[in-house]
Amino acid sequence: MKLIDLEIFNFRNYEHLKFDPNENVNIIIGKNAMGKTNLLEAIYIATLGKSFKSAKDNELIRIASQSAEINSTIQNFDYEDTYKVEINLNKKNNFFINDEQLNIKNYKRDMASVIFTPADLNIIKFGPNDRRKYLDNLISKVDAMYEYNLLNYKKIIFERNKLLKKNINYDLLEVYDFQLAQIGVSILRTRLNYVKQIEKHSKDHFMNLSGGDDLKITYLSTIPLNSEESEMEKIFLKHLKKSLKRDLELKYTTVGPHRDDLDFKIKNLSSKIFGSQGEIRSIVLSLKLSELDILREKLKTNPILLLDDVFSELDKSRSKYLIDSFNGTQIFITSTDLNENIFKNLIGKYFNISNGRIIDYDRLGEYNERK
Ligand SMILES: Nc1ncnc2c1ncn2[C@@H]1O[C@H](COP(=O)(O)OP(=O)(O)OP(=O)(O)O)[C@@H](O)[C@H]1O
Repeated sequence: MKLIDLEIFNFRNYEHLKFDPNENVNIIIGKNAMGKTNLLEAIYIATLGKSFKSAKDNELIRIASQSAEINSTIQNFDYEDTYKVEINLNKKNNFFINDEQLNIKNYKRDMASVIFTPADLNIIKFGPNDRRKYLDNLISKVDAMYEYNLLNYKKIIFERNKLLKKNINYDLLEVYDFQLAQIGVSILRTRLNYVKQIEKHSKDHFMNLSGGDDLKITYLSTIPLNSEESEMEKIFLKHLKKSLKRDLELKYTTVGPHRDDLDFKIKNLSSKIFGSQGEIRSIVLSLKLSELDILREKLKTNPILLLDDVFSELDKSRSKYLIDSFNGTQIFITSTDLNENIFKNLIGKYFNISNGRIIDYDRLGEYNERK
């Protein structure tokens, strides 16, 4: 998949921006707060219809504007199509492919992009919510049924929690529990399957990035696991019943996939507690590279890779491994300075961003001469 061109209006700090990227490597340089991350965010929205930040839509619209527009031409599976996302203040957003209006589900179908930002380090360091979000986000990119089940599961949890807070109605509770067990088991089984795939791919990447260490990923379920689907549903129901007293006290549902977690271990030590900064960075990079592998495998297209300020903290050998793994992927790399040691072998385009304006250079030499 390749972004051929991008034009944005009233998005974040950009009033109007036209961007013609290289089909392989794009290096975007600019001082702090110039709009580098905002540009990556626009590309991400162009491909997947929503931001990678948990930003509200009205934060995406340039201050004092009523709507933002992200227009792009994207090549995917040998087709070149025009895409448009309209983000509206206090109104629903609109999505178009070749001027035909679609819902977001159909807009983003077959599209694939992966982003790494410094905030992704929270996947390891912060609470289980960040790890569940990472996993749900990855699976939702390739499995529409999972995304649908997850949405329904969350709605039922919301209703069940409401019930726990007010006068409890046991008949209704039984209905919710039955639904939760059914959808919850499907979610659990899909997650376990993906955790295995993520572990398989990221083990290899981590081994290379860390210089030989082994990475283990374990799914920590709040409900005991069983390989039989029907048996698992019974266990799920049993655990919902068993934890009802505690749920009523705490006024929320304490067991189920919405409370589960992931554990990342290096040399049998949990990285959340013992991981060094460098190890945590390598784990998250391995996870992102494995996401790229999984999307490639499932969607049969090469995703767009967005790397926000990744190289500033990486040593030479890790940078080299990362660069070698790009192979044919269109990438967008942002950086505050032109790190010539790392970028000099990359053939692509160089851009300089300053206060929402962009200048492009075809070669590193030209960048140096004209800057
Ligand atoms: N809705 C908005 N309207 C106007 N300006 C905005 C909006 N949202 C964000 N900005 C501004 O965009 C600017 C650039 O942000 P961005 O995160 O892209 O910077 P950056 O170049 O990635 O910087 P850094 O190197 O510090 O990460 C910020 O100064 C921010 O205040």
